[in-house]
Amino acid sequence: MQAVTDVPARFGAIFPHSRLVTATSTLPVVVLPALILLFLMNSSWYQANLIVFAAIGLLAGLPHGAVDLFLELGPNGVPRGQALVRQLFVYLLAVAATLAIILLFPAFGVGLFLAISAWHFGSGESAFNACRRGRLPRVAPIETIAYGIPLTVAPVVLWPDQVREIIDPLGGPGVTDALIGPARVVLVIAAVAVVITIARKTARTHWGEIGELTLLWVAAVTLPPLVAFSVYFALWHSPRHVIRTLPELPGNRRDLSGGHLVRCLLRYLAYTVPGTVGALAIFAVLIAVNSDATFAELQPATWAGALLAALTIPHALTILRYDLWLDRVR
Ligand SMILES: CC1=C(/C=C/C(C)=C/C=C/C(C)=C/C=C/C=C(C)/C=C/C=C(C)/C=C/C2=C(C)CCCC2(C)C)C(C)(C)CCC1
Ligand SMILES: [Fe+2]
Repeated sequence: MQAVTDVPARFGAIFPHSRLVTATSTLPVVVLPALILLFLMNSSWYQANLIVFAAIGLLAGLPHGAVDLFLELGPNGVPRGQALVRQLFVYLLAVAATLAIILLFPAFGVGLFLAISAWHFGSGESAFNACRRGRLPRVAPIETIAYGIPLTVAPVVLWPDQVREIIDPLGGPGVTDALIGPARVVLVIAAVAVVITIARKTARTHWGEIGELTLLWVAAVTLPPLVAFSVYFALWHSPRHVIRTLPELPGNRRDLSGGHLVRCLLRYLAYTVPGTVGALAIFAVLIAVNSDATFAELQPATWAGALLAALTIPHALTILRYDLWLDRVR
């Protein structure tokens, strides 16, 4: 396997500077402040567009996890044959188990989902920051907490009514209220993590990163959670996550070192098809079973949220395993 500690060999045409990195670093930083301004001037427009935000977030974000099984995320290379079937089975099992936990123990299930999401988002930002500086990512818990909490745990404290509308249909009234206490504690810890992170970045003059971190928190405070999350997921987390894992797809490292970025992106896109179709098929089955009212009667939007949460767990654990491995071999 190619030396993983060799950033130029791994990322070739992407990091530290490429048009793709500039686009992914610019788009959300323009769109989020524009939405914040719009919302501060007139807050009524978003209610009518909530479903649009949710759909954009879901459709743009779904494919980024769909390649999980085809990535070379560890010492064993890309799984093939029996190994691929085994991993497919484990992935599906994790999706089913998470869905069951969320339906049977909603407060615990949603709390776990939020904690794992926070880690996944925060560690993704921390890793992307390192790559942008031409360095290999390392696991950085304090930076991870500072970036991960604003769009995951903070809304439970800052926007309880909106969170209630989305979360409580899963397990009945009381689910959100049960999470508010623990979320407050996490928010205090996150505030300390933000102060430490900003102090460290100030010392290293990483002003752009301080600006992005501030923007995430301002978005979390000023924008309704579904709006902030959808924009973040579609324009920020998912493209950055794709860029970071681009070299791990078979054939991509060779093309990247040859400067063929577009070819790599098209290959990535092709690999997303089976997983995305599979996830949409699972969604269709859930809706069909639901109309029988045999096990849980939920609105399609609630099922979509529950499925996204269920997909989050194997997706985030796959990437966590990769990050820990990368941390060990660096
Ligand atoms: C491979 C595979 C597949 C596929 C997969 C996929 C497709 C994945 C995806 C994945 C994904 C796609 C992931 C995701 C993630 C996500 C996340 C991480 C999220 C988070 C969220 C949150 C955090 C939220 C928040 C909120 C809101 C928004 C509102 C209200 C409130 C709250 C706060 C809750 C299948 C199954 C077919 C089969 C097997 C294999
Ligand atoms: Fe991700």
